[in-house]
Amino acid sequence: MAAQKASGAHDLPTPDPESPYRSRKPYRFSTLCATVDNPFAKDQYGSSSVPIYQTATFKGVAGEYDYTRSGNPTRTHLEHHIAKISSAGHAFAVSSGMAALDVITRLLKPGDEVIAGDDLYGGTNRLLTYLKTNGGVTVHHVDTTVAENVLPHVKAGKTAMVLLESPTNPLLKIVDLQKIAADVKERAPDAIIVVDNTMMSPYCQRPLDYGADIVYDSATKYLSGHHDLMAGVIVCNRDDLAKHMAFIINSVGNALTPFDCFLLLRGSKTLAIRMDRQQSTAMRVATMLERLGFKVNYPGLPNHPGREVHERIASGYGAVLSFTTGDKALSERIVGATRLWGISVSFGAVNSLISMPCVMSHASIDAATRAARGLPEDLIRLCVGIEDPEDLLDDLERALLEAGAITVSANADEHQYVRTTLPKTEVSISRAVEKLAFNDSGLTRRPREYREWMVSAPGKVILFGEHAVVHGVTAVAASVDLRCYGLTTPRHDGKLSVQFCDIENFYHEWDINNLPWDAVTTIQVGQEHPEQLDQTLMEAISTRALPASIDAAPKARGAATAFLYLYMILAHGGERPSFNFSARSTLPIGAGLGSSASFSVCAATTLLLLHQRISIPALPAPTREGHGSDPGHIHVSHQGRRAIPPPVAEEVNRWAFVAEKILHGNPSGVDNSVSVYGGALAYTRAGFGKKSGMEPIHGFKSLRFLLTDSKVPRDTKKLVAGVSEKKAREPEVVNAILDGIQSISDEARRALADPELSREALLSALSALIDENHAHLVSLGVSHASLEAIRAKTAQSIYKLSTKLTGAGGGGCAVTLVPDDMREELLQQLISDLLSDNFQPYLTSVGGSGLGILSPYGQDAPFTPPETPNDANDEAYLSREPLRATFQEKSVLELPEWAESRGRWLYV
Ligand SMILES: Nc1ncnc2c1ncn2[C@@H]1O[C@H](COP(=O)(O)OP(=O)(O)OP(=O)(O)O)[C@@H](O)[C@H]1O
Ligand SMILES: C[C@@](O)(CCO)CC(=O)[O-]
Repeated sequence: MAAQKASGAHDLPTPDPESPYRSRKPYRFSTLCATVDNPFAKDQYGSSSVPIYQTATFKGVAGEYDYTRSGNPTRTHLEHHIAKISSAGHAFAVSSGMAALDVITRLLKPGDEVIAGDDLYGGTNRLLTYLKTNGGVTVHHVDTTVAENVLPHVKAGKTAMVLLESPTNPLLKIVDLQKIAADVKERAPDAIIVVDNTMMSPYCQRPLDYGADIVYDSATKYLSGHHDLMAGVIVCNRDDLAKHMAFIINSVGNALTPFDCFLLLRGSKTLAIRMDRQQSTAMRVATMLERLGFKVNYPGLPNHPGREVHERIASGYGAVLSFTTGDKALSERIVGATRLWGISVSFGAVNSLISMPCVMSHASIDAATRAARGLPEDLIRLCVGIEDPEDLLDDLERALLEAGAITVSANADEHQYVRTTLPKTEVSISRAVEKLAFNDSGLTRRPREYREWMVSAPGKVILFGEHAVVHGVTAVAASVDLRCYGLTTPRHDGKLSVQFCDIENFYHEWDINNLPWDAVTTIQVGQEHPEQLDQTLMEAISTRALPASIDAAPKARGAATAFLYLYMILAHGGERPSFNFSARSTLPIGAGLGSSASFSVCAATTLLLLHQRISIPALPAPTREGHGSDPGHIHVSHQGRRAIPPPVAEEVNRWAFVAEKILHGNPSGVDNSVSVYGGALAYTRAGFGKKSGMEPIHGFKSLRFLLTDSKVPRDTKKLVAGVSEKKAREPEVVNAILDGIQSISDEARRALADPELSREALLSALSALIDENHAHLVSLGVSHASLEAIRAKTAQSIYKLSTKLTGAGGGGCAVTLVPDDMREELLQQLISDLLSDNFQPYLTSVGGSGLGILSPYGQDAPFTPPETPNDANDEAYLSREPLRATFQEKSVLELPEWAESRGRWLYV
């Protein structure tokens, strides 16, 4: 590898003056970018675009190139070009930004000391930690945004390298590269000043001009601009360093491949024009967010604390900015609600990106270190692309509105958005959530309320995408009007009990103090449960809390484990409420209609209420006095809809998902989400590199479905695990099926959202998609003879209906789309046909309400009779019939109506 010495690179390719009278100025940056000619390596055919020399070796012994690891003409062209646009003597192209840093840090020896910023890119941090542990290098992390902080660590003969980055990522703090370089050189002239210039690119900042010895860029970002390659570039002027680095690159073998060199060269031609657009839009985005009242970090804003220094060392502000919202969950909602801004790590591409650094690019830094370095958990980073600025602003504004971060100003003459009032911006996240959970009463706990809490949540039918949704495919699902009900009744004897009416009326009680509390690591209010279950607690519940007899009742075992796990991990502040939890369902249990999710939602809701982690809003107080027939205050009831606020629904959904993990192993979260939110959803789980989240689907409610329970028992956990094993064994086969199912879900959503599609065309499209989806599920191995029998029956020529399995399959339920014009007698005939084959059909409507909580306000007496004597023998306590007694007595058919008549239900 020859260090690319671009002699006279600063002037290239400015030609010599034509005459002493008509001298030509040096070309400006965008001209340099667009012209890639290298006068020292003319193409033999005069090709306008540099060819890709896709070869590993070169013939002969006397040529300039022999082996591509050491040198390749496409790379030579690229390196010449990078040197030219960076006004550098030498440039190298390697396989990634981290590879560039690896080459640079290989200049260090054991015993050397490095001074580095404390707000560096997570990957840089990881490499430095590795060097500390394995390379005998001492690293001092200092806040380089205050130049004076660096000096105390500079030791002549010891400090070998100073690693700087400005602006920092993602907080956009400014580091005075010029001053630090000068100060360090004065004390330790041999120290190498290295600058990561990725956030700026050579267009906006040229640290070699300000005393840096080596500058590197992750060229994956602005230099290439299209997120279609990984590359790193290193530039320097010192021949000794260049020689050393050329040696390292050749030895290590991490030089950039010819094809990627070609792509990078191509991308870099448009660097200036892209940056111009990106920066100007970034300024507009930053200004809009600041105007809305968010704390925005962008060096282009007039009040940015480092603006003056930045303007001295740079000629642009870049296109990355960040802002905080005061609430991590709110930030997550905003990120999830954008459409045009892609959720992704990295930056610098032509398309705009949004991310939460603490959970994405900087997740490799542990939470404590992030907190110590002042990296807010609610920080959102925006990387602005070249889309139309109006579209980007609209999309962001819409997402802020949808997430509840802004609202329409009540006072404005015209519509104007203002920031929703939040706890003080700098308030810690747990405090913000705690305030929310305690109904704005600060940190004061409410006195214990001896109320009965009744909740209910629906089951679901998955129309498209079951199983595939576990692996990142979008599922289309809706709530059904069959529900699970949960009821808590207070006890006064220090015991906790559960009664599962549908599982052979299983009942068990525990002495709360005898539960294995030593095995619990409480999740504090405001914190989220980690991705994995706490195996210590699971083990302790299994071996020390569950009765041995439960082994004979696996369904009860699962439900009791989930309930106890949540009860214990949610207990906080020394409070361990004593009560009975009863569950009853109108859903078939374990048949694929989401019985476990609706049970999980009921259990999570009651436990969050009893542990005082959520509360339901109090009845609105009148805003003015009533007179005569004027109530004074208008209350729009919406039949209870939207009475449970979104943060409460989100918190329930998170914990219901934890219970689902206990019952299901690896759930996607679709079942519990439908159960909480109701309606119909397109659901995509997070973690598969594409946009995750849920979108409501309209046009679903009017469809009619027949659900048929095959009555063949099966185990969702095993079926889900079986598909994962198949995927590991035959990835190509399964991935092709997953792609097929994704197209089906996409197609169904498009059809449902198309107002111009005739009803007939919609139903026939959905029928065809049902058959197609079922065929994929058969290939995944999750169908069953009983399901095929139901399909065959419904497909008979007199019915001609399309049916697929729904849920996990292996037995359980099938779903049949019932056309609008199907005659009632024919439908009844089908139902009795199915019944005579010993199947259980349910004709149900879909898309109804999600989680419901029976409002405790208006419960005439708050006290209900406990199982065990209460010291308070008050009248109210004795006179009232507990809900629990009737709850257990009602038949499944009577239960919904009876529950509904108990009082005002509040729904999500
Ligand atoms: N009403 C209930 N009372 C107690 N536990 C229940 C109740 N409903 C469901 N469960 C728990 O959920 C388990 C059933 O979960 P499973 O995933 O097998 O079925 P499902 O949720 O109906 O199907 P799918 O997940 O495919 O929709 C039961 O074994 C039990 O542990
Ligand atoms: C089989 C599955 O896709 C649906 C179960 O109702 C599992 C899941 O998504 O959790």
